[in-house]
This record gives sequence, structure tokens and C-alpha cells, in this order.
Amino acid sequence: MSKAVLLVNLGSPDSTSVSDVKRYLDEFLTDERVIDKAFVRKVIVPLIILNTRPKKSAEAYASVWTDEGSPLIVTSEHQAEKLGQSVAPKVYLAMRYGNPSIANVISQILKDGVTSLYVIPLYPQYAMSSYETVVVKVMEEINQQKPDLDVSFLQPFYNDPDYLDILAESIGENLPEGTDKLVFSFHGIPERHLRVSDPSHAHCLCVKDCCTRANPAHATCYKHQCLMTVKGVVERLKLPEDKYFVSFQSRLGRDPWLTPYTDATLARFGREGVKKVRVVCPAFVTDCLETLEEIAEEAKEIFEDAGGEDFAVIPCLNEDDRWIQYLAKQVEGWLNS
Ligand SMILES: C=CC1=C(C)c2cc3[nH]c(cc4nc(cc5[nH]c(cc1n2)c(C)c5CCC(=O)O)C(CCC(=O)O)=C4C)c(C)c3C=C
Ligand SMILES: [Fe+2]
Ligand SMILES: [Fe+2]
Repeated sequence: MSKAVLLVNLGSPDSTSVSDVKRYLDEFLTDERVIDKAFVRKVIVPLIILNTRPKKSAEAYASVWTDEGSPLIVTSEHQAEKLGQSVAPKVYLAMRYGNPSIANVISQILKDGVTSLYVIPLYPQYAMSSYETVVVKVMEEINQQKPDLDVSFLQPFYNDPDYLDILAESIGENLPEGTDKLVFSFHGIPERHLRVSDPSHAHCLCVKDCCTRANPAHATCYKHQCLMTVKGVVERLKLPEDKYFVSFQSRLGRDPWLTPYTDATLARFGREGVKKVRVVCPAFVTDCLETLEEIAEEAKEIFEDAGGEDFAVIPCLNEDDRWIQYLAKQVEGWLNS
């Protein structure tokens, strides 16, 4: 039996041209797990968003693009290469949107004679717009191309003690003396997605303090999982409550998204005299547009304009050896299962 590993990340446009960004956003924003309201997906996205956003997004991408390409893709390639050097099975890389596409990579995997596949969605927390859409897309392709392929998935690892050890260590190494606030900025999602993802439809956002009261719904509750990641890190770093804050970034559209918003939080901190801030983005394991542009450029400016003085973003785990070894350990666990 030939075994292989498939890493899957979100994906980027092929280039920073407005037409490539438009094609990428079209695929991304017509995914029903990202834009779940049919009217918005079928009318507002094609008629409004795809006519306005690509130019603005292309400019943002241009500010972080390197000679090698998109930071998200280049770093993901390095992660795959390094993991491939640490484990016996061949490691492949695909992107949920754009290239290398899941369809093409699975086709290549099958041509290479693979009969058993371990898929690692590169997201610590579960969201229908991240982890779930990867699982669904991979399964759709496998069902079309080779339904009898043996496939397993790494589960969201937001509360795995080994992952939390590595994340906390990496944050601790980037947290200078005298930091006033460590901001945990997670990619936001519409609040509604918490309700949609709750199989009981009776817990998330229905019960007071839903995210901190034990419930089976937490297996698919993005906010709960974000908060558990924070809890694991601050316990390890022994950070007192007044030294850290949790917020959500990257809101799109008019619906309410998870709050508090990162940009408003940083403006408030600046106004209130908070001088030294570090921001970490633990919804991502790879630096990308959302960390390198939205946080390192835009959020920094917002904080400094409001009176803040010392701002930096803490890098994602990227190619950190400890992170690659963590992934290798998961692969070993699969091989021995
Ligand atoms: C935790 C991972 C992510 C979740 C959950 C997520 C939800 C989500 N995203 C959008 C809309 C956009 N996101 C964009 C970029 C982007 N998003 C993630 C991850 C998650 N998104 C990453 C890693 C990136 C960066 C990609 C890169 O190439 O570096 C973008 C594109 C850029 C832009 O135009 O701003 C959009 C659009 C929605 C609507 C959503 C949940 C409903
Ligand atoms: Fe996103
Ligand atoms: Fe919850």
C-alpha cells in the first residue's frame, strides 16, 4: 500500500493582477460555506463585490507579494518540503482556492499510485469557511476520482497540549519585557456561522456564556476553539488577564461578525494610552495577506495614529522546526494507527 500526506491551505491568487485576484475571489466567495446566504452569493458577490473588491485586494496583495510569489503559498511550499524531509510518505500541497488546486493535486496523487492519504487542513480551529470546506472539497474530488481511496483527516488541533506548547513558546520568544498588551487576533466569521455550525441549533449564541459552558456543539464552534487556544497559551505564559485581549479581524460585508473587532480594539488601546502592543494571529499557521498587510501594515497604522508607540506582529509558526516536528508526529500517529 502506498501512503501519502496532503497539506491543504487556503490559497492565493496566481498573481497580483486585478483579473487573477477577481478569478480567485470568485471561487472563494461563491463557496457556500464562506458566503452561506444564497442571495448574497448569487447576486451581491457577482454584481457588487467582484466589481469593487478585486482592485483593492490586488493592491493589498502587491504590498506583500515577493519575487517567489504569494507569501502564503511560498511558506506553505516550504512547510511541505520540510515535512517531506521528516516523514517517510511523500508530502503534497494543495490550496482550497486557486492553485495548486485540490482537484489537480489529487489527480497527481492517484497517478503516483497512492492508496492511502492523510489530509492535514492547515487550520488549528474548526470553521465551516476553513476546515470544513477543505474536508468537503477533498471528499468531493475523491468521490469523483477514486471513491475507494483510503482517506483520513487531522482533526482541528486548537487544544492539543503539544501544539499549545509550541505556540506558547513561539509567542513567548517574541514578547518583549514591558509589553502592555498581547492581542490575539483571530480571523473573524459572521456570527451566524456559529449558529449554522451548531448541530443542536440550541447552544451557540442561544445560551448565556455559550463558549465557556461545556457542550458537544464545541466540536464545531470556531469561537469556543479560538478561546481555548488563548486559554492554553496564557496559562503556559502565565499572562495575567489585563495583559492580553482577544479580537477578530477581516470582517467582510454588513452582517455582524464576531466581536470585538481588531481594528477598533487597537484604536481604542491607542486612545487609552496603551503604548506597547504585540499581535499574534493563531487562526493561521502561515503568514499571509491577513497578517502581513492587514495587521503588520494597516493595524499598526491604526494603533499609531491613535497614540500607540510600539507595535509588532508575532510571526505565525511558518517553518519553525518545532511546528514541522509537530506535524511529523501527527503523520507518525496516522502511520501507526
Ligand atoms: C481561519 C481561517 C479563515 C477563515 C475562518 C476565513 C473566513 C472567511 N474569509 C472571508 C473572506 C476573505 N478572506 C480572505 C483572505 C484570507 N482568509 C484566510 C483564512 C480564513 N478565512 C486567509 C489565510 C487569507 C489570506 C489569503 C492569502 O492569499 O494570503 C480574503 C481575500 C483577501 C481580501 O480580499 O481581503 C477574503 C475576501 C470570509 C467571507 C470568511 C468567512 C465567512
Ligand atoms: Fe478569510
Ligand atoms: Fe460557542
